[in-house]
Amino acid sequence: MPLLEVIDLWKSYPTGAGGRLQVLQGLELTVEPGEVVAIVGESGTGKSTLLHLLGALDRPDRGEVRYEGRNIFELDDEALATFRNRTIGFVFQFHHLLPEFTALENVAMPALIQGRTLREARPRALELLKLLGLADRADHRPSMLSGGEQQRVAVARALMNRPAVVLADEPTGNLDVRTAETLHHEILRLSREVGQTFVIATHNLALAALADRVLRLEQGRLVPESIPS
Ligand SMILES: Nc1ncnc2c1ncn2[C@@H]1O[C@H](COP(=O)(O)OP(=O)(O)OP(=O)(O)O)[C@@H](O)[C@H]1O
Repeated sequence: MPLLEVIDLWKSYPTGAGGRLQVLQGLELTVEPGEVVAIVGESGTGKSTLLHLLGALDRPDRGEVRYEGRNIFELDDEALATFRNRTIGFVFQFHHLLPEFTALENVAMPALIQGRTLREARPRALELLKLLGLADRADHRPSMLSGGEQQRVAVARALMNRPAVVLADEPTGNLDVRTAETLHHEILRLSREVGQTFVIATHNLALAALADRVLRLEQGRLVPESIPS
């Protein structure tokens, strides 16, 4: 069974003029466990909209998003919040780290939200910081970290609860080329080492080229794309 299956997904937004902007139009997608799927497409085609729906941060006009066969939009709000915290890891362009907490506490946050103590969460959070080359930054607050380090903390945080899938929206968009490249390879290494599934929306063709599969969002649907390497 695929890990993730999107069936006939439609999403529109109201426009100022009283009409509706049709963004996703019968979109279909299947993602197998351990796959890294990159989604490219021009600005405004709906990549963020799609990731929000895949992460149950928003609801579609119609259609299904199934994780291991279960349509998440059939869950009530409480079950959906639990599902989101357990099953999905999010990485956004601007990492949204909490400034008053250390790197370690930020990484541990998804476990703390689930009711675990920092003491319980600490070993896993440290292991993830180590995996991302940040073991010696555990006690630093975000303001004491570089942009690339902050983004790596955000990746570590996304992995904290061993999510079934990490949804990354332009994860290296705010980084310089070299830092971005390092992070691209780290994401790929993680996917290989721990079999982590990623769905990554990006304009960065170097990142997309590393994915197992590249899809282009065009006129509300996904079409296969080949990126010259
Ligand atoms: N909450 C909203 N209300 C109204 N329109 C919206 C809303 N969110 C997004 N849109 C519109 O929907 C379209 C798709 O937006 P989206 O952010 O998903 O595109 P994107 O492909 O991620 O773009 P980018 O590559 O620039 O980040 C855009 O035209 C945007 O203006």
